[in-house]
Amino acid sequence: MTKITLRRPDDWHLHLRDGAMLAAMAPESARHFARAIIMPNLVPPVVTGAEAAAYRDRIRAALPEGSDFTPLMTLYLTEATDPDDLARAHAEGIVTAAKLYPAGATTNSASGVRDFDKVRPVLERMAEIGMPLCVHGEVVDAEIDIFDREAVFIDRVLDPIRRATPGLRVVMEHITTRQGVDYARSGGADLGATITTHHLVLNRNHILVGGIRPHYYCLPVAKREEHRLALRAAATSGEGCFFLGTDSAPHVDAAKESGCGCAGCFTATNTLSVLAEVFEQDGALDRLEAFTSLNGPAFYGLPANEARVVLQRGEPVSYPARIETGAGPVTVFDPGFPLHWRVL
Ligand SMILES: NC(=O)N[C@@H](CC(=O)O)C(=O)O
Ligand SMILES: [Zn+2]
Ligand SMILES: [Zn+2]
Repeated sequence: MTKITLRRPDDWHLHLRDGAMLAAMAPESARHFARAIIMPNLVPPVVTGAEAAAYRDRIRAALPEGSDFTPLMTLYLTEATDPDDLARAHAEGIVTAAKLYPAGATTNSASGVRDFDKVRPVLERMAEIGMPLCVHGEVVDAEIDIFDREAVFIDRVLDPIRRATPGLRVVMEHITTRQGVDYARSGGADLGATITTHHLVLNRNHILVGGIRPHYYCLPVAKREEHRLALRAAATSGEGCFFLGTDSAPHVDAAKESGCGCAGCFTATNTLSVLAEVFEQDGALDRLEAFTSLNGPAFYGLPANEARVVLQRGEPVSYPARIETGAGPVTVFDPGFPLHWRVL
């Protein structure tokens, strides 16, 4: 096969940031994606409907002339989130989902939730109105090993929340483990899971063997090879509960290449070429469209995009090593193998 046509993809987990970084990042995602779920972990976070509407307008203003890219906004849940404000923003079409960060779990999550009982009324309201909850699924307890934090979160936090809140629609964001795959599969129509591009490529050796690779460090951190293989099998299976959320998370190189480098891989620029290569390696090109363009809209109750993109196989594709932004350069994800699929 040398050409594939897909419905235009969507990105169900994206960080566009703000200011000079947003100005550089909006075109990177708008080039290939029709819609994206926009993460609210700005500093300070996007916590009210009014803030989400203002952020949406800043994103629209940063899009290239003529772009029809649609940002689907999210609210950052805190222990002080007002269920009425959230429900109003959802009813008015300002926000699509809400995001649950355990406090301290990841980049800019200090205002996240410490006591999950405090957000129970919000979660119950979300179940009532059918508003999806996107979850960063890692516990933050110091005694839990960082490689176990996702599996422990599923048992101790996610499963109890779902049992206590029937009808709550949940997206397990950026799953990284076999346990995440198994739990997502077992959850029925109310449960979905996003998988990133980089977690289909990286295991923990890529971060640590032969020198520390700060551009491969993200949260949840990449796990053992058996987990990467479980993610590959899930993404390429075509099963409806698994869909693309790139978690493209730009940080300037100075913040990544540091004595305390921050978490996040920036993949927006070459994600589709990487995914096509991955699906081809696994003999699953015929299921790429389900992962990038069909399963996500079906979970969110939105129509699949009518527009199409064409990918063509040929000589290795060149892409910039880094994107220059007004805030500094941002390194583009290097999958470690040549990419043969070009988006026409
Ligand atoms: N994935 C990451 O490593 N980082 C994300 C936050 C997140 O999605 O957890 C970021 O905002 O930089
Ligand atoms: Zn996260
Ligand atoms: Zn993220």
